[in-house]
Amino acid sequence: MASQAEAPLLARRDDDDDDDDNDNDFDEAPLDDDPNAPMKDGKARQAGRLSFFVWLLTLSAGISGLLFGYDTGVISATLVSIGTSLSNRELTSLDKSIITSSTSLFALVASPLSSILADRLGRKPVILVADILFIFGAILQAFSVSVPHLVVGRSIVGLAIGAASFVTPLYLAELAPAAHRGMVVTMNVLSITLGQVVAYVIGWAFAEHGNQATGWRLMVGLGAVPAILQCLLLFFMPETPRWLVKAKRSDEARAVIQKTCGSDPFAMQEVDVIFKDIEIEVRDEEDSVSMGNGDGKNRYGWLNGWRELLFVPKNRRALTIACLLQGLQQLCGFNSLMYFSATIFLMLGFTVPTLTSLSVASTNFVFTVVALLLIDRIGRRRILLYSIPFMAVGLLATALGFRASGMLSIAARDTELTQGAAIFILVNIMVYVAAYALGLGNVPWMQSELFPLNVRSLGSGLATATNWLANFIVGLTFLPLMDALTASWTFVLYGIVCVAGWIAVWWIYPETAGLSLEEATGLLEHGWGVR
Ligand SMILES: O[C@H]1[C@H](O)[C@@H](O)[C@H](O)[C@@H](O)[C@H]1O
Repeated sequence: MASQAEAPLLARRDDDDDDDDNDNDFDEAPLDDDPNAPMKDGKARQAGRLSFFVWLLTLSAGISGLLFGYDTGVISATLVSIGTSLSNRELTSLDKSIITSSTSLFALVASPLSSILADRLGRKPVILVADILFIFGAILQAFSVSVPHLVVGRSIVGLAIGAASFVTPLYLAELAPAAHRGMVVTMNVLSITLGQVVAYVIGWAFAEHGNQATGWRLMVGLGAVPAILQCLLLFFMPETPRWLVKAKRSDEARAVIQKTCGSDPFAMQEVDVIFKDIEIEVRDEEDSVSMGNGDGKNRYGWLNGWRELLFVPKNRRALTIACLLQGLQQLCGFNSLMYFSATIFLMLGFTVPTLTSLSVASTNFVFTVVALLLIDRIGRRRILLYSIPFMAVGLLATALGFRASGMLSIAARDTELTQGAAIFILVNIMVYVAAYALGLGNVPWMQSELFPLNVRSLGSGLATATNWLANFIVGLTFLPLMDALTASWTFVLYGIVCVAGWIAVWWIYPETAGLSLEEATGLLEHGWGVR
């Protein structure tokens, strides 16, 4: 069923009925200039300026991103500052691995669980639960007396990160006007990267000037402050209109849509259209659930979501794409730089490695700002197809740099590298990071726009879990790979992942920029939707 506003778009989609029709055309004209581009239809909607209300919501919700970034970034400085202040001994490599990986492991557990909560209670309560966990985890870490105690604190923060990383992009995507959705979701990624920069700066400042024994406690404890602030802001943040309609609170939903559209007279006309689109989608969902339940008294009603996600072809396609992008975001190896760049730069002979690794975090931040400005104009698919090749080139050149200089592994730390080789490697790492930040760093977080409302939460939860599983694998295997394969082959391996990922994106990821959520999910109805 389609609203009038959707009709032309759906009609055009029906022409593209063939499941295997992969008429991939990478040389498409820019979305802005192409009269037939799908964006055009959605662009007519809410194309005005972003309302002040949406800005405020984006900043308030973005605090979750800040916490995600801060808590993942702060660990690298924490590990080098703890010294003997826990359990009265130096940390072993095993301690370090467990402390680091416990966070991603628990984030992996939390994301699918919080998707169930987000459907039952709403998106906002999940943000609240995440904040409480962030506060509790920060306090536990700051007062740790032993390694296991710190691991418990890191695990609780992991639960918080898992919940926040799933719910914030979902919350923002469901509130943002279609024409600006990419930018709004990327603002959250910008907060993550800012959190990482702040963590690195604080880590470096404490390492250089702070009190070793207590400094790290302050660093991890600081994470509680933004979480407390967000708890207060939550009083003023609304629930998303999509969830409200589903919960039969239509008046509230309409009021929220009105606020997000702003006072622009053109946007005001859109309120009804948006509201009706959401209503239609919710009604369709209820119809399909009651058909699936027969008499509606199915004891295994909770299985419906899984059945819908895995057996309805368009949902299965959405899940495949979302998991592919999230897996690729991590398996391309970016976070091995985030977690271990100080180790790599030490190996390259840089005198202040923590400062050099700050350059990784800052490049990531700066190019996320660029992505923010480009994403809704260029489109998600296109920005990935343009940026991933630069990642591969950066990685392969880094590998060559290691090879040519004879620097084979971390154990070879004493090998004298020429300054030229070290700089060559640093520059290529920067190229890789910049290209990552432009595309893969943010596009996978637009995952919720691929799923229809009935499976949006579950699908996004599973895709987020894929992200954390891959993050866990990369964090755990990077150092052993450097030793087993040599530094250059490790980077070649990440380069191969990028090339394979580029092919997969070209093959199955359609453009969703500018489409309303209801339109975007319709793209996968009859195949991969790639034009
Ligand atoms: O989108 C974010 C961002 O790119 C971060 O810098 C990275 O550390 C995260 O793993 C990723 O999910």
